Amino acid sequence: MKKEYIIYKLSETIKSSCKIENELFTQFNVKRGLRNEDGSGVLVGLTKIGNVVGYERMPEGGLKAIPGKLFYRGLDVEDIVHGLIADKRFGFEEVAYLLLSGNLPDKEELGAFLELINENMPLEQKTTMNILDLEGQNIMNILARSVLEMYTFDPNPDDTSRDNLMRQSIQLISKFPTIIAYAYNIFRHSTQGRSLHIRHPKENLSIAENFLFMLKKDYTELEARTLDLLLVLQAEHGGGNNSTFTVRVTSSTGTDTYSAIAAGIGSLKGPLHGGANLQVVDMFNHLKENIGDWKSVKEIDKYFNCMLRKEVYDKSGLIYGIGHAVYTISDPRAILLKELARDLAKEKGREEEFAFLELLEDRAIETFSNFKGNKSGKRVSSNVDFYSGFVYEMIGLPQEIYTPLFAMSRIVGWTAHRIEELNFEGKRIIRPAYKNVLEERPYVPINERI
Ligand SMILES: CC(=O)SCCNC(=O)CCNC(=O)[C@H](O)C(C)(C)COP(=O)(O)OP(=O)(O)OC[C@H]1O[C@@H](n2cnc3c(N)ncnc32)[C@H](O)[C@@H]1OP(=O)(O)O
Ligand SMILES: O=C([O-])CC(=O)C(=O)O
Repeated sequence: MKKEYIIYKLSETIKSSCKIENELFTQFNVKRGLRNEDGSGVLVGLTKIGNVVGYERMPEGGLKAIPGKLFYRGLDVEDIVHGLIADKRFGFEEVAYLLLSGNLPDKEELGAFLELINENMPLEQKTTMNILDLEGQNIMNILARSVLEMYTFDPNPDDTSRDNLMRQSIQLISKFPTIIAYAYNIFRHSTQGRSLHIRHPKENLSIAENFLFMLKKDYTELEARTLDLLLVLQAEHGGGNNSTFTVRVTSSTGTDTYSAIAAGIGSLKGPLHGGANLQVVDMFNHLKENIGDWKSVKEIDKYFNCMLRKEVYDKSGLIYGIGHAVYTISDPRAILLKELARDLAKEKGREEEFAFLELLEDRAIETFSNFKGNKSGKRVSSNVDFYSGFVYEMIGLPQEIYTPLFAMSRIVGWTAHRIEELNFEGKRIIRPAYKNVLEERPYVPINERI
């Protein structure tokens, strides 16, 4: 048998060997996607880090959808963002301090923390050379590989004591911007023939400023402040989001920090999770080309219906940037990002595109609800990824780094959750169960197989 054919043959067998009938989930009371019948997530842990609120439990049973709220260590993210805007301050480092420690820093603590971050931003020479070697590959994959490589430079990589976990967390938060900026510049050099710049991070700059400096040298105050707010908004989302849960699951085995974080990066890359920010921009560009009248509700609705019927665009049946496992009425981050996008669009003369995106948001929600009818009772709103790509684009950032930027922010939540996972008294390896639904059968010797 030809080697190429065996792949085809094996792939064909999957059609039946991987088929699991939907009814079996109900029959065995299995929570598909770790979700209860009402769509809420199955409770699998306790945390004191982030709180994602999308509904209330009614005393008589059932859920009541409410406008979404997000809390970092008990503080409302909207208050944090508005406080930072009012003070005209960079806030991502402060949020990292809050999420890692549980408390906001005072001025002295923040100063020392900023110094520590700055000191840890440069990469090992070998890591830079290895990123150079990986020219042009997906930046999320380069990030994961560079993180795994950090293990080899760490004098104490497997030590899971609190001090060591904190040291590793701060190093990861500090080095992500450098890895991403270098990886992009090398990508740009090898795919677009642009000059290659490897800029050393500067002292006394915030993470957002230093990232923009390493990426493109010149940037405006507005660009740096906008990036900082995006980093603040994506830093944490409870223990149940797929990438954080992945980090918690891997951490529960006692594995090293770099292995757990690399797993989280792999999860975030997916188009249903952090990778959706890239998908939204791709979908937006597609809609700009395929919808003639950007103000026509009728034309937009018709196109979205075709998308939901898997007839056009990527034929997945999905409208990206819409829907969320917890939020139903609104994602508070999407509301804040929409305001940011509106202001930036005004400043950059891109109001027509913003108006189109806003109308798409409205029509996607409405079309989805009409398409599903009352069958599932599922309500959707836009999520954090709906406006983030448009904002990144307006501040001159390239598409290849949209999902890596999400990781550059979420590394804070991942490390905070890893520390929590390894430091509570009743901790256990996370090990749920799968019900096997295949009957047992006798072993057949190779000569008797037909
Ligand atoms: C940072 C983040 O991760 S935010 C999320 C980013 N992801 C996206 O924007 C991708 C598009 N959205 C989605 O795929 C989903 O809404 C998710 C994965 C985010 C959340 O999904 P859930 O809340 O679990 O929705 P659930 O899986 O219960 O789906 C309910 C039904 O609505 C459908 N649905 C949910 N969202 C969408 C969507 N955006 N477009 C089309 N259909 C959708 C599902 O396909 C499912 O249909 P089915 O019952 O016929 O199988
Ligand atoms: O909570 C989720 O499932 C996804 C999400 O919005 C995030 O991780 O920011």
